[in-house]
Parts: sequence; structure tokens; C-alpha cells
Amino acid sequence: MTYVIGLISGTSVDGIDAALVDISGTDLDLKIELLAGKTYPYPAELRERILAVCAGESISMAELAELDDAIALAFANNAQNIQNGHKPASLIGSHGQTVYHRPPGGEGGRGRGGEGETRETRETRKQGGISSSSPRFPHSPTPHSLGYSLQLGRGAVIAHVTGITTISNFRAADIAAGGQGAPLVPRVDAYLLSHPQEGRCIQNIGGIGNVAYIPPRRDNWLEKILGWDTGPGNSLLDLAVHHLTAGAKTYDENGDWAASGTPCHPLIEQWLNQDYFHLPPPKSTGRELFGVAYLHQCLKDAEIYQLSSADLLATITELTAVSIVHNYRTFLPQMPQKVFLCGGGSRNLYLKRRLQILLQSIPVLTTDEVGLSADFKEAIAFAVLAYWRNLGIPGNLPTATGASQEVLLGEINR
Ligand SMILES: Nc1ncnc2c1ncn2[C@@H]1O[C@H](COP(=O)(O)OP(=O)(O)OP(=O)(O)O)[C@@H](O)[C@H]1O
Ligand SMILES: CC(=O)N[C@H]1[C@@H]2OC[C@@H](O2)[C@@H](O)[C@@H]1O[C@H](C)C(=O)O
Repeated sequence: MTYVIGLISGTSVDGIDAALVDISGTDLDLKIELLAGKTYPYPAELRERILAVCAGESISMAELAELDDAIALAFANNAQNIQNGHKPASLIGSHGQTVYHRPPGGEGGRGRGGEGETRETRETRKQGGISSSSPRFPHSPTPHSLGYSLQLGRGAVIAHVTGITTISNFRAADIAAGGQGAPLVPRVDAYLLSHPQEGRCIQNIGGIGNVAYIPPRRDNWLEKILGWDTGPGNSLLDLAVHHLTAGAKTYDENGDWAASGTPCHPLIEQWLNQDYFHLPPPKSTGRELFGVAYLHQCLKDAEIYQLSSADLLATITELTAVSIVHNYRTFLPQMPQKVFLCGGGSRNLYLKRRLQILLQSIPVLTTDEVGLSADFKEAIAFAVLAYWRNLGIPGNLPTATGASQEVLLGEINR
């Protein structure tokens, strides 16, 4: 029995998720008990700063250092807060705050999750203006270019402030081994959520969506696990709500607003042409692709349809749902028997309903229904990844990240 704290702020930048868990076992005997879970919202000013940097705003090294300090101290304070009323933890796994993610591949990983091919260049190429040996992915990755992923909130500060050994910088070793550095959660999902007879998809819907496909637990099931980022989760939807309410609201609570509208299907078809949805896994993405510039292009595309605000939100929500199902149908060896949602998007009842309709007879549930908190699963996963790192157990799944081998994830700060 080991008390471990998991900390993460994801691509929604809504706040720091902290989970205090009691962990035992290591793989199929792995067990976790969630003792406390809490989301600590960022101060508004810090959130805005992070979002601006994520949107590509240039900052100086001095400003970067200040931002890292502020995030590290916020994470450290919350690590202390989550222990209130509990036995102290002996280990912290802190993911930190992603501010930049470049998947591996040529030309800055544009083919996978960087800036992406613009519609203008695609049109020019279609008209013969750009020559390419690969018609769909002109920026096909070169085997030598590594990814890059930057998470702020350095572990050394968290370890010093809390006096607790802290594992941080989880993505670097997988990337050094040629991997995407994401998603890292599938190995944890495999041990906590696999089933002897059922093939399952665990679908996180955060800012970005990501799936772990876990085949039934027989034969060499571990080697058949897949995982990748499916595309937008709530990122575009949150940005659209912010835009439509002039910042008064940051998300569509329960999906109520979108539910009062109707999706515009021609737009969905057009948006599904985005290269990322057709790129085979392993693949990962972030706000660099599905961020502010992307939303503005969506708003521009929507102009000719003169959609109401509700119709626009319904259409953006539909893009998330349709792209998830498109990813399954295109890249899974077979459809799962059940889908389990987690992340904030699992609370969007309209999105959940749309997924259920698109997936027809495949039940769409949440991980809460199999005993794993849908809200804190990512924070729990980083507690488990830290626990594995401390025991010398690799955390990545090369079938999910594309790394050349299993590696120990994270740096140890004592
Ligand atoms: N009650 C709710 N109704 C609708 N949407 C919700 C609700 N609660 C949360 N969300 C959505 O979930 C988002 C936060 O999800 P979550 O915390 O899982 O994302 P994240 O961890 O930051 O992202 P990622 O998993 O990509 O790193 C919010 O920005 C919002 O869009
Ligand atoms: C670079 C980065 O922070 N990626 C996140 C993001 O949020 C969801 C999706 O994109 C996912 O692949 C990843 O996080 C989860 C925790 C993971 O690594 O499994």
C-alpha cells in the first residue's frame, strides 16, 4: 500500500486535477483506491496567460521562467491541500501543464498535430500547384525527426516545497525513443479497465480526445492494445462558447445549448476532410492544431450556412462525436463491445447522446460505472505512472505511442 498523489492540468486549462490514491500491486493485480480528488481552478490571470502561450503567443525566456514558477507553485500547493485529513503521501506524479506539443515527423510534425496543411494549400495542391508523392499527407514524416512536448511546473520545485519525491516530465523519454509522447494513459487503462471477454474503448474527452482500445484479456492481449488522440474533445466547443458569450461562459454545461440546436451535416463532412482524422495511429495532437486558429476557420466555413449559435455549437459538438466514431471505424481492428467515457466531456450529456446514436448498439458508459472516477482518471494515471517509475517499471505502450521500445517515464526529483 502506497499513498501517491497524481497531478495534471490538461489541454482545457481549466485547473489542476489532484488525486490522492492508495496503490497496491503492479500489473494485473494493480489496485487503486481514490482517497481524495479535487480540481483546483487556476487563478483567472494565470489561466489566460497559459492559454495565450498555448495559442502561440511569443514570450521571452524570463517570462517562460516566471510562468513555470507560477505553475510549479500552484501544483505544489495543491499537492499539499489534497492531503488534508489524510495520511501523508510518499510520492507525487506531476504531469504539469502542456504548453506546446509537436508530434514526431517532418517539418515540425505538421502532418500529425502541428499547424497542419491549410485548406488553401490543399486546394492549391489539388489543382496541381504543389507536387507531392503522398496526396493526402504532403508533409509526410521523416523517420529522423523527433517530437517535442513541453510541460511547465517543474518537479524539483514541487519536491522541494512538499518534501515529497516527485516524478515529472513524463513524456520526454518516450519521445526520445521516437514516440509521440502521448497518450501515456493506455497502459494504466489496460491494467485497471481490461475485461476477460470484452473488447473495450476507453475514450477520454478532455480538451483533446484520446482513446485506448483494450482487447479481451486473453492470448497476447497486451500487444494488441492501441491508443491515440482522436482529435478535438472540448477545445473547439469551449472556444466557441467563449466567443459566443464574449467570455462570459467557458463551456456548454451538460451540452444544453448545443442540444437546443441542429448539426449542419454538410459542414461536418467538410470538416472531416481535415488530414488529422485520416492519419493512421500512432498519432497525437493538441491545441496547436485544434485551437483558436482552427475555430476561426470553422466560423468562417459556417458563415454561408447562417447558423444560429445553438446550431453552430451542435455542429462543433457533432464534429467531436463523428470524429471519434470515424477514428474507431477506420483504425480499430474491430469495434469494441463497450465504450467507457472519461474526462469533462463525459458530463456533456448531448455529446454522450450523439455518441450513443452514432455507435448504435455499442453501449456508451462512463468509467464511473466500472468503479474508476471519470473526472480524476488522468490524475490517477499519473499517480500510477509515478509509482511504476519508482519501482523501475516502464509506463509507455509502444503500440500506442509508436516509441521503439518500452521506457521508464519521468524524472525523479528528491
Ligand atoms: N458539466 C459539464 N458539461 C459539459 N461539459 C463539461 C462539464 N464539465 C466539464 N466539461 C468539459 O470538460 C472540459 C474539461 O475536461 P477535462 O478536465 O477532462 O480536460 P483536460 O484534462 O483539461 O484535457 P485533456 O484530457 O485534453 O488534457 C471543460 O473545459 C468542459 O468543456
Ligand atoms: C501533450 C499532451 O499533454 N497531451 C495530452 C492531451 O490531452 C488528451 C490527449 O491530448 C492525450 O494524449 C494527452 O494526455 C493524456 C493524459 C495522455 O497522455 O494519455
